[in-house]
Amino acid sequence: MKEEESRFYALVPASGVGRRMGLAVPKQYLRLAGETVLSLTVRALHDSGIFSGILVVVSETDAWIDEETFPEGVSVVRRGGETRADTVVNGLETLSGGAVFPASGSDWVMVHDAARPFVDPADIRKLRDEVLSAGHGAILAMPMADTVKEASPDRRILATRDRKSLWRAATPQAFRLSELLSALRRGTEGVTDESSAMERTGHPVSVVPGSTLNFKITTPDDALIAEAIAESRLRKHP
Ligand SMILES: Nc1ccn([C@@H]2O[C@H](COP(=O)(O)OP(=O)(O)OP(=O)(O)O)[C@@H](O)[C@H]2O)c(=O)n1
Ligand SMILES: C[C@](O)(CO)[C@H](O)COP(=O)(O)O
Repeated sequence: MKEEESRFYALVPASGVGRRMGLAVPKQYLRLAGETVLSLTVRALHDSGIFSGILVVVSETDAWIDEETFPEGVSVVRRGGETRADTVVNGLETLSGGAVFPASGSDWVMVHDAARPFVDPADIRKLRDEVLSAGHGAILAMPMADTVKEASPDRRILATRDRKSLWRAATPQAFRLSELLSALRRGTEGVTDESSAMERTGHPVSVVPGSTLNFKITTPDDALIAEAIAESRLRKHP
């Protein structure tokens, strides 16, 4: 872990149940080539070398977290919320309370989904460089690679959208701790990522293009792809 003038903390919301995945365990505990999704995710964050601390937020009733082992500098709190945004608010409150890490409101926090285990540590450093040079928040995102259609509820195509200005929002999403907490405290209704709370309050936010391997494991098909990636990495670096 690194101590610098501008400190960065990672916050990992890991309190979801994985309804769309439909497994007996939440998807953050799915094993890929022998390792849990959560463990791979935390290692990728740790390998970026930029964080003064990594906070994982699990639900109060989590029955799996005690089996996990993490590198130094990683803490876990049982403060999950009803929604992802509620979990993030709880994690930000824990960070600003200062009891787990010596974080201050002007420090940067990168919120990263537990379910995105293949984030590239180099992309995390690129995101860090972007916020430091821009002086405002930014998120990793993927430029839209497909032709995009807008359709009515009965699936009739209404328009073909110009994909040049469209991005798929990913995580990490990096903001100053106090600014993000106040933006989310204004309400979390319909807020599916941190950026939308910041956009709503008028903060500028940039997109930083990142690897498409940083997809979120959401459905059983995603899990098949994730397993293939993890196995192929294990073969390259046993
Ligand atoms: N109340 C919640 C809901 C989600 N998450 C976390 O937010 C990330 C992205 O959310 P999503 O993919 O929606 O995860 P789940 O809520 O688990 O999935 P589903 O919506 O299919 O139930 C995941 O790391 C998940 O654990 C969380 O910390 N707290
Ligand atoms: C934060 C996020 O991963 C950005 O793509 C996403 O919004 C998480 O939740 P979702 O419900 O799967 O959209």
